[in-house]
Amino acid sequence: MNSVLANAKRLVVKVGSSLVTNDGRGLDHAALAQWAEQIAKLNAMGKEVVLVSSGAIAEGMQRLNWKKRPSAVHELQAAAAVGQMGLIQAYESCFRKHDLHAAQILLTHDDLSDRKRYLNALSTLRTLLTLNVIPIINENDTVVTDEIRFGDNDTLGALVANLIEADALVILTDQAGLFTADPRKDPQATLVTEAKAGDLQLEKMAGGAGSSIGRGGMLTKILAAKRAARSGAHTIIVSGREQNVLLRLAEGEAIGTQLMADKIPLNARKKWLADHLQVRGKLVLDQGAIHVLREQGKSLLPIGVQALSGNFERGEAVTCVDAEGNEIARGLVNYNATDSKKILRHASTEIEAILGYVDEPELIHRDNLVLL
Ligand SMILES: Nc1ncnc2c1ncn2[C@@H]1O[C@H](COP(=O)(O)OP(=O)(O)O)[C@@H](O)[C@H]1O
Ligand SMILES: N[C@@H](CCC(=O)OP(=O)(O)O)C(=O)O
Repeated sequence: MNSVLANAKRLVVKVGSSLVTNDGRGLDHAALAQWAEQIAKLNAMGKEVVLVSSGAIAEGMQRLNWKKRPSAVHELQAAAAVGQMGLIQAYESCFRKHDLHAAQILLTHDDLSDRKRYLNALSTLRTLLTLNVIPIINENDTVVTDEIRFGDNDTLGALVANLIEADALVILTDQAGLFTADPRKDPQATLVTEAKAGDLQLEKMAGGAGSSIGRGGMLTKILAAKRAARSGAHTIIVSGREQNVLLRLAEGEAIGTQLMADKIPLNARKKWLADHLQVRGKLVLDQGAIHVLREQGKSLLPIGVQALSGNFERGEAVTCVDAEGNEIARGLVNYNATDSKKILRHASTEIEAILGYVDEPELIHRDNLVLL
């Protein structure tokens, strides 16, 4: 068995609170430095890495000298606000040593379920990766309320893997991987080296968090693997304390637990687009646009759109038809109906002069477009 990381081009690495904060004793700067060094090397190998890091609350508690995790949401939020500063400063200085910029992204569930914000998050992440910046994501703990909390960063890691269509999600934790039972409670438990993501047997093996620092425990990691697999990402659950763990995985060494996505649906999001979207408007494409969409897999530019109807917002789904009304494609549009109308038949370079701003040069990016 080889590690799937060997062939992964885009990956999400998630590190849990207990690892980041040395089991709540304070930020483990040496560990952060090691992960940053490895991520910098992966970056140099041409891999795109997004880091999802927990630890804000645990670090905030440490800084505020709170011994016990509070249960009041406003206190947790205050701790997170204090701790996130330390967390991001620490990462920033680690990546600086490797001449890499880091970027802080704080997300709530709403950001990924609302289509407009989803597109914004995706565009920003895509841009950061193009700029060779390492995005560091955490939940926006200070504004979330109970109902909209991801709750644990395993779920957040999986949602980010879905968002950017990552090839792999690596969950670094304080155990060697998934065991047949919680190793803290059952010394006979053995390591599961490989399984299918979504296998129900795994959910029975997984227990809750082993410490008061982490939130999710193993169950949220197993569920995260199931979720990540929906967009074709494989998941590896492995100890973040293992020497050079990310580099060894990237060299193909099988370490920890590898949970395989069934098959790689080349374009899971496109399938989702095709199946689930309520169409809010219609774009009539010219022959040239239809040709490049079909033959060259290109994005739809405003210049190729002859007319439009409907009242859609940025991020909503529209159908693309030919002059006879035959449906060619569906996709998520980058400009609302009023602005789209103003820029259709125009070159993308003219968008700024016409609208006074530019979101994207495309009307629909090819990643958000499905041909029918
Ligand atoms: N089957 C299992 N295999 C491994 N660990 C398990 C299992 N069931 C429960 N756990 C517990 O899950 C913990 C890891 O989850 P958690 O504390 O939330 O860490 P993190 O902060 O890395 O997300 C382990 O320390 C372990 O005690
Ligand atoms: N957003 C929270 C992380 C939530 C959490 O504890 O997650 P995890 O340790 O990954 O199970 C924080 O930064 O403290």
